Amino acid sequence: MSTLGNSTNIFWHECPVGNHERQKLLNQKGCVVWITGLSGSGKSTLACSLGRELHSRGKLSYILDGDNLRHGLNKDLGFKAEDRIENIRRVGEVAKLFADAGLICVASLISPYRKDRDACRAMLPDDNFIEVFMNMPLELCEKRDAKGLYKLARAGKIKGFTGIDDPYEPPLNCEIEIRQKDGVCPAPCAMAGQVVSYLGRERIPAISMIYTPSIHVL
Ligand SMILES: Nc1ncnc2c1ncn2[C@@H]1O[C@H](COP(=O)(O)OS(=O)(=O)O)[C@@H](OP(=O)(O)O)[C@H]1O
Ligand SMILES: Nc1ncnc2c1ncn2[C@@H]1O[C@H](COP(=O)(O)OP(=O)(O)O)[C@@H](O)[C@H]1O
Repeated sequence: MSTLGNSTNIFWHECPVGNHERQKLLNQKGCVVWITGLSGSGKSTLACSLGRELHSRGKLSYILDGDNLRHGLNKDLGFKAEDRIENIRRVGEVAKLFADAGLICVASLISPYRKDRDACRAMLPDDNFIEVFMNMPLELCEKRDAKGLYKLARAGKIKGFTGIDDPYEPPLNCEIEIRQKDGVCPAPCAMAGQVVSYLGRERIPAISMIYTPSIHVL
């Protein structure tokens, strides 16, 4: 019997088909690839490119995009600190379920606070949480301003915008960092390649592939 959280008198039910059996069925090991970074840093672009690359290699993945989830699961949440904390907590829990189901779950959210990302990491067994930091300068994100939100934030029309008047805490120990080289941002397929390469190198039973920069199925 558990008395964790607000519910009492609740019981955990074991299911007859376990995580290992699902992994065997799918021929992959579930994990969470957590992409964090400023608005406009390329999180969604990487998530989509990575999803496509994994799919082409016969690996089942699913993207949890912050913007998209705020249209449904998290539509009751705004951007004040407590709402962001709850946003990350919920997505962390959902990502954990996807990983348990055997999928490579790609979560792309600003997730500005280190403590919340670390809490999501702590929900999963060791090595199953791969944090990817989109380390792009604010100036680049602001220059891109794909949604025009930085302009509104600078004009004071959006309050509490990450990087402008709300904090972003960069990871201290992320597994993967994506940054500019010689002032140039890697192309989306190269960013995805960096992640796939890591997955292939560090999690050979999970992904069983070595990255080659092409779209062929291994
Ligand atoms: N105040 C403020 N600060 C930051 N971002 C804002 C804000 N208001 C709206 N938006 C838009 O919401 C998207 C971020 O949602 P997330 O769920 O990823 O944010 S968070 O992780 O809870 O901080 C973010 O999407 P991305 O640009 O894809 O990051 C913005 O489009
Ligand atoms: N590697 C890249 N090279 C060039 N442009 C990019 C790259 N990644 C993202 N972009 C562009 O930057 C803008 C913001 O990218 P997006 O993926 O929406 O960022 P985020 O999800 O972090 O807000 C988009 O217009 C996108 O096309």
